[in-house]
Amino acid sequence: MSHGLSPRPATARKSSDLKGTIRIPGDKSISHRSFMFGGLAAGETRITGLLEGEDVINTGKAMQAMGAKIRKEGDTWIIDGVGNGALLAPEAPLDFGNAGTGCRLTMGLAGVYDFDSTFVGDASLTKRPMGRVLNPLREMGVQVKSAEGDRLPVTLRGPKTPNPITYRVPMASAQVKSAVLLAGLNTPGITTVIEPVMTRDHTEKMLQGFGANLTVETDVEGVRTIRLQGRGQLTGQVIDVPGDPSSTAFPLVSALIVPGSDITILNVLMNPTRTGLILTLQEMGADIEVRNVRLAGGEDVADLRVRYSELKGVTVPEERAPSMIDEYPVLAVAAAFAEGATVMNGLEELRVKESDRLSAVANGLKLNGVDCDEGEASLVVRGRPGGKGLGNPLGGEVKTHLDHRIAMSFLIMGLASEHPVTVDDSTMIATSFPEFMDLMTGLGARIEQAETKAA
Ligand SMILES: O=C(O)C1=C[C@@H](OP(=O)(O)O)[C@@H](O)[C@H](O)C1
Ligand SMILES: C=C(OP(=O)(O)O)C(=O)O
Repeated sequence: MSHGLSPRPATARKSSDLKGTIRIPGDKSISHRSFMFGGLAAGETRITGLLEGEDVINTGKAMQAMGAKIRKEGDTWIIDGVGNGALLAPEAPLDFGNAGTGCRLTMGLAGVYDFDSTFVGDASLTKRPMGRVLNPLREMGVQVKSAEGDRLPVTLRGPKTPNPITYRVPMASAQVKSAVLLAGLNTPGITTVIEPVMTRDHTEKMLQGFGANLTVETDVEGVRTIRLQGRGQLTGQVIDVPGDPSSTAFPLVSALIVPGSDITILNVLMNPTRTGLILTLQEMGADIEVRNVRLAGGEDVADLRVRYSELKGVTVPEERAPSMIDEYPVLAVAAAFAEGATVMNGLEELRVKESDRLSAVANGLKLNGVDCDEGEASLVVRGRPGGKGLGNPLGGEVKTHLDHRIAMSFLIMGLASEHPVTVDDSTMIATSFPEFMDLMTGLGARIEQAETKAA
């Protein structure tokens, strides 16, 4: 299992109105990048609001293994970075656990150095495709040793002088875009990434903040051309990480589906490359009030007041997928309580996340009485307002396949279903949202973790 723990099932039961105000922990994407860029930049980086999930902590350990000094004083993480181009060869394999982001971005960052770096992870990460990052690195002159199908474990060795490339990202992936840009940091000349469909832009914004010479041009069709001048200087920064919109999705959907609920979620990142779920839920009739919009550390941040709502099925525009890619599992849960059908297309990337999320969601919904159709890259969910007949009276367990978002989504489902919903494991929730159980039960959610199953 992940993190060497035995599985720990959990059950969610029909709950009465959820009430209260919560503050969501830091954004995972920004937290990974804060450790990476802080570890790389010359001088001191100070980070508050960092997500202390297992995924991010593994990124911090990898940066330490390559020379960064990282410590925590009170609530502030303080990093003494090595300086761009000055990472040290790691002495042991870098273990990224469950984290695609940590692993793929660090492959770009370290892979172009003229030393060996080896990348390993848990059973979920070991199944995920790495070719999408290894192929552009090969073009830059990196030697790659990988398991069959370009899976982990992977060992990389960069050339004496990496080759700057122009790379058109073939799928909508911020991880691939970022890996190429991070490789460009230690490559002479200009590395260019062409992004036909915009994905989360944290790498671009944060690298500019650290002093990189990076420009973005967007043409009339929305195609973005990102140019990075390699081997420039990066300087330590002060970062306050805003709350994670992907974690926000769980209490948000729970308040929408549990009758009588009224909750407030503070300090949520509202970067438009991340807000597709909020927009979609509003189109479904969700009562989400966006309050106190402000700018913090160059990002839009707001508080959300969310009240129980009678939802209606919609067709989600396919081009919105990148701005809500991690939120489809919990959107499917919201759809299970909506009147009519919700149609989701353009979901091919869901098949290569921590699990095959498309089939994990469809199987979990069916196990709990939801009428749905899984297509090659689509999902149609026909909802049952009020949740009558939903859940599994026999205690059948949703298979989570080491996927935190599957576990959390189905626990949210159980809060408004007639019968309980049980997931076969909840330990991996700690990879992205260690506070999930406490925050949810604090709002009044009836979720219980069972004893750990014998290994
Ligand atoms: O760059 C990032 O921080 C992320 C990019 C997305 O992955 P892909 O690039 O594979 O779409 C997302 O699913 C992941 O949770 C975080
Ligand atoms: C896909 C995710 O993360 P990663 O790719 O970093 O494992 C996620 O958190 O939903």
